[in-house]
Amino acid sequence: MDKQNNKKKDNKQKLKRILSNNWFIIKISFETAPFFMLFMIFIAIQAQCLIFLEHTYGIKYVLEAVEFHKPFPVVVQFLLIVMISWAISFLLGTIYTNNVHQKSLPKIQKRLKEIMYEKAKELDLECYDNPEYYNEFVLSLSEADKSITRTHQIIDTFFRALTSVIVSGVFLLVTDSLSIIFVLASFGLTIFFSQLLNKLNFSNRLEKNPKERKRSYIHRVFYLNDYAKEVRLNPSIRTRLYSEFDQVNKDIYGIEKKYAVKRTWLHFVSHYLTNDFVSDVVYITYLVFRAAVQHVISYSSVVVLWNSSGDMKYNLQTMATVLPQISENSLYIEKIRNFISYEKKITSIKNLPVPKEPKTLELKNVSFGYSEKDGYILHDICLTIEPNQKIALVGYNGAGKTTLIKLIMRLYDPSEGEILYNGINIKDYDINEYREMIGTIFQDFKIFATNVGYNVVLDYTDEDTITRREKDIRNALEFSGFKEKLDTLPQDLLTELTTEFEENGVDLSGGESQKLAIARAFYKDAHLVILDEPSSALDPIAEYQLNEAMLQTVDNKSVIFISHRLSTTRNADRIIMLEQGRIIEEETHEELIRLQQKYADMWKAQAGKYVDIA
Ligand SMILES: Nc1ncnc2c1ncn2[C@@H]1O[C@H](COP(=O)(O)OP(=O)(O)OP(=O)(O)O)[C@@H](O)[C@H]1O
Repeated sequence: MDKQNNKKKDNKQKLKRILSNNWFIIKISFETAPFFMLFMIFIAIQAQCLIFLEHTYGIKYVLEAVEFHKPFPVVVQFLLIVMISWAISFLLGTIYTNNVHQKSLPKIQKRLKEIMYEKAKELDLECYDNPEYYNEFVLSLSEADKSITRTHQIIDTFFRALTSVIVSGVFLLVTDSLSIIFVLASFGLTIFFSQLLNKLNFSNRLEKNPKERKRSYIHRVFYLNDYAKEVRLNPSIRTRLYSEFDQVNKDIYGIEKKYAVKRTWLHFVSHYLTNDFVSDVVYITYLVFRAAVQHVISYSSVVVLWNSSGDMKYNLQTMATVLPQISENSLYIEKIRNFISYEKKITSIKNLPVPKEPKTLELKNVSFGYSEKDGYILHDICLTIEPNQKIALVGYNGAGKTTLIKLIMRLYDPSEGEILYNGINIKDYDINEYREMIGTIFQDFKIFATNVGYNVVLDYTDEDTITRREKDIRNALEFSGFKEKLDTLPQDLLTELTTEFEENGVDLSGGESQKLAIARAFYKDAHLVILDEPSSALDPIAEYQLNEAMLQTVDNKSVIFISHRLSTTRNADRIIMLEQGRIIEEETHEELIRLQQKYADMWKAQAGKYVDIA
């Protein structure tokens, strides 16, 4: 009993959520474009009223005029009214489709996207790292426009069907009230038997599923390139597959046979007996009886009642399909709402201002894990970076280098320990100001579809920035080694990059893009520059030049750089070697080589490639 009550409660909550999700889009639409929404509903209602006027009432009027010899001018007058009404309706429909709809829909789409972009801007990085959340985020963004269109279609369909059911229902009630029982009975029985049929089809699909998966596997083995060699070289595989193919087809045939009779009967009952048979045979017999035997309705009424009952039944069925549409739409809107309701976890506690000069950054016993289930990635890290120091982070793949950088940037907070800047926990600083004082280039930086200058400045708010800061931009590009490429570009700093919007845009190579991205860090007035594998796409000469530029020209900034190429890191003030999330060595290059431990081994393994250049 309790279980049943809980199920009912669950269903009620589900229905509430389904309706509230759809209402969410309806509300945004009404708030953004109220006239459009009202117009849409008005168009739906008036169109159905006119269809009734022409197809049902109009036919009845004309047939009765002939049957009962009404004066011809009166009939013409009626037809004129119908024609004028249609002309007005058509004009309104055209205005709606070509004007109001075209202008208002983008406004509603823009409003929803604004809400979503606003949220996306503040999402914790954790959300991007979590594939499940990220997939949902991408899906909800890509579904935003479609959800709006779907909701509007549902409103349109619902109001059209509802109007038609009401006008046809009233007409049936007024003309021959018993008729409505035929319609409702036929509709109810059709729905009932269709549901039984759907259930049967569903169990059939479930039963067939494993067999069909097997059949599709055998199919793939015979046509996919991946299996071609094995299949040719091992005839026994072929024989085995043939026999399995034979068996699986027999199984599928057996399942289909089991369901065939029941399915045929249910299909016959739901599609013919409760539907066409009731309206075409039983109902028409009833109508003829009322007209010919009882003489209570005219022959014209027989025609229009039959017509009208068909309309009503069709529209009742349409209304029944709206509910599944609403619940499907709700699934997508749910994702949008989940995304919008995300509460960010990384916030400022005291909003303190960040010091104007570079200060000491200190990691005190920092441990961190992305999730409880995976455990810690970093263990008890203690590290001090003095102002203007150049630190290199090295270690094999997966050692935790990038993770450490993410903690320093406060993209995540440590699970244990603390990070201090100028002796104050970084959680106490204004988060935007804190991140602003760090210039970071990650491995997966992006080049934006705009000109070279803006790609360095990364600030589109001021049109004159490029002219005003030209010298700084050029210096940054020179330090990062981009100058040579810049000299070849047709419009210098104003050259548009990528061909996304500009046919004549320039696509840079991987290394050139990297140099351009690195220039951002040189340009930014940051206290701390973090370069996560800044030279991975550079050739050895460019890498060497970048290394020199970094160590010699940025003497008023602290620098942390991660690199797998030890030639880039050898001149750092201190090299920190990470292994499985722990600092295992920490010294200058010379000292680490002298110690002959893991760093020295790594250096030896790579040295051959770099000795000549360095
Ligand atoms: N978002 C994440 N969620 C869960 N685990 C993660 C996430 N990012 C990284 N990891 C795991 O943390 C460990 C350290 O990754 P990290 O990227 O910090 O290493 P790395 O030293 O920078 O590696 P590489 O040299 O390959 O770039 C790896 O085992 C990785 O699988």
